[in-house]
Amino acid sequence: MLRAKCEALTNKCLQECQPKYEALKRILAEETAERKRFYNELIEVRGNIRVFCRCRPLSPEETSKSYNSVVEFDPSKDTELQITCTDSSKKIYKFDHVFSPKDDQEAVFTETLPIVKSVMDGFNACIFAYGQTGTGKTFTMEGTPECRGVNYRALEELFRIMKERMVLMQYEFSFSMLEVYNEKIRDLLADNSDLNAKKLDIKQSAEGTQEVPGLAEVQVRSIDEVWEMHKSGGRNRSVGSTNANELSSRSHSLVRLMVKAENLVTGERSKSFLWLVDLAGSERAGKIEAEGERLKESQFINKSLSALGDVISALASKNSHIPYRNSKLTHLLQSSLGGDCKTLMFAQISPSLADLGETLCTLNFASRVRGVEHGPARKQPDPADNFKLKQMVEKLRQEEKEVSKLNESLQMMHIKYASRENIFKTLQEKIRESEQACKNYQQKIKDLENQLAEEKKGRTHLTETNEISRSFRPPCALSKQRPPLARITNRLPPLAPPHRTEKSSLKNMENACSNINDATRSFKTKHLGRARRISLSPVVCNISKNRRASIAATELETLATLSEKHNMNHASVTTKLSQLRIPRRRSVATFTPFQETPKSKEGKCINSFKYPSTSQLQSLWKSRVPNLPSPMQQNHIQSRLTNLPSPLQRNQLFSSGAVNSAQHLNKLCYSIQKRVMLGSPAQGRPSKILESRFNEAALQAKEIVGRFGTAQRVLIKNRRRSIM
Ligand SMILES: Nc1ncnc2c1ncn2[C@@H]1O[C@H](COP(=O)(O)OP(=O)(O)OP(=O)(O)O)[C@@H](O)[C@H]1O
Repeated sequence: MLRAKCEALTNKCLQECQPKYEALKRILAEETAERKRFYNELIEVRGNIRVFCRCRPLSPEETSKSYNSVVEFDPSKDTELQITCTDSSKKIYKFDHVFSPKDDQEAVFTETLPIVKSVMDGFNACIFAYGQTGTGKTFTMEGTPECRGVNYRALEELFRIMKERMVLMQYEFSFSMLEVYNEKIRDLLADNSDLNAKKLDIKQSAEGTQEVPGLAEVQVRSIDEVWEMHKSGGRNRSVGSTNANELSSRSHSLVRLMVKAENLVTGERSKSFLWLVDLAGSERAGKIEAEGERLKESQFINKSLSALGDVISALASKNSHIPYRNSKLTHLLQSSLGGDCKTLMFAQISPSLADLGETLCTLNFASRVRGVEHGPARKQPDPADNFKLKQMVEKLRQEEKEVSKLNESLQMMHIKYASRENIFKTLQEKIRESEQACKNYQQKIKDLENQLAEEKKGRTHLTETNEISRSFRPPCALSKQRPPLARITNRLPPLAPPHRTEKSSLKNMENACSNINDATRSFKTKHLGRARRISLSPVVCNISKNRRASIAATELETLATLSEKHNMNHASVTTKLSQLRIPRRRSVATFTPFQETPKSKEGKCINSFKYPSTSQLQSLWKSRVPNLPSPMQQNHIQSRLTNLPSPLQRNQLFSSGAVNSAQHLNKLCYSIQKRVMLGSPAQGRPSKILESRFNEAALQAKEIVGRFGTAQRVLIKNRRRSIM
């Protein structure tokens, strides 16, 4: 019962705590990530060479000899140590971290972990231990089965991270192990590796890294697998017994782990290396009493360590030339010491007073290394991706070229556009000037028109004083009643609708009208194809029956003019009239009614105009046909015409009625004009007497009309042609 209650309570607690646990886990992950980010930033700020100092404890032998420790540590300051020299002076050394003899392997690795992790993020990393022989370099890097060193822990951590990130990332590890013994590179993983194994050399790869062609690279999938290989390689390492160390490392041991990573989400790939280097111990040959082979080994070891010191000095001094190739060790670590990887150095020291000199040497060297600055570490993309990147770069360059070309063409377009805009503005300016000039001309025309109107008014006043001119109205004056020559048409108008007739007495006239229409059609058929300048008349239209009477009267007016000129009396005129057939009534087609058409008192046209009797016609003739001007009058007219400045003013003169003879002349012209419009009559030619008289009058008119311009002359010519 109690147990059941306990289980229920436990389950309840678990259920309650589970969400909190998950939340805390999430927070922890976030905090860890944040810490990692800050730590990496810190490393980059400090520079990517970090120096840790580790002091081993006094060995049992040293304790037995009562050697005192010359190294002092301040627990509150994990970056400083103090050395008590033989003269009791103290020297303080500062490093990124200082590990006292009390610090165990785990504490050391905890500080090393971020650099190890950075390998999984695509950075190259190099961790190496430097120090006098027997100071614990191998202990720090490899450790013992009970106290694993950095190598094991680092490899273990990498596999752990691989498992942790396997959802997002795919990793591939390749393990290599080599040593530099007496300036020779030996593959510790190679079969039958011995001193007579094939010679390996260092080559620079296309990516600028140092490669050892022929070096065994074994793909590993677990920490056990890789550690077995590590142990196997360690067994092949050259070790020997010295006075300082029973199992002294006589070579520089280098473990390399290649990490290939691929982001499964983004596809981003990287290839990075982790170097774990256990250097051979620096030693003084005299102290270790080396002889023979050990002495030779010591010389090579010291030479390579001296080369390492030179490289560090050059890097610290920022020399242009760094002597990496002075030894195999520095050549192999070239990219780790001065390149773009993260480097961590363990400066191993002994606390014993007996090793004070070497300790000071190591600390001084470590301090120089710490002062080395090189650029920030860079992620190492997979070389396979480099090709793609190069292609992308090439493509980008091509696109940049195209963009620059497009920019150039765009600039050209801008320039063209600007020039055309200037042209457009210039044209607009010209248009504005033209418009202004046009306005000025229009204003001038208006002024001239006003001036002409004033002149016309003055002349009208003169006309009113002239009784003769008042009694005569020219039938076809070249005035405003008639349009300018430009409006004269050589086209006949469309046929007018048939006139409405009401009175039977006009039936003959209707017949004549229909005949006129027929004649008009025939005329159009015959002559419309040819453009002829034949009329000075106003806009032509169908003639009314009243107009026909007017036309007949006009013919008779001509006769009356002749009769008056030749002193014919009314009786003889009547006789002549009886002989005279109204010519071309059939042909009379389309004339605008005369202004002189008889009008009613109200000013309306007398549409119901009856065909006038002879007496009415005679009175009409008298009223409308003036006497021809005397020779003196003609001379006067000619002199006035000659003095007039322009044809327009001449026309104004005629149209104003100021010149009676000109009115008469216009009348005559109009008669001629009618003839021209009607064409050559096939019948109804006047008698020979009338014809000759008419010719005479026409010739007289020609003399005066000739001054009026080409159109009038053409009319005269046509008239002559029609009469002949
Ligand atoms: N921090 C430590 N704690 C306990 N024992 C240590 C520590 N450092 C070194 N030792 C011991 O000191 C001895 C010498 O260590 P180690 O062989 O690692 O020195 P070394 O620097 O590698 O010498 P060599 O250069 O000759 O190889 C070992 O027996 C090791 O167990």
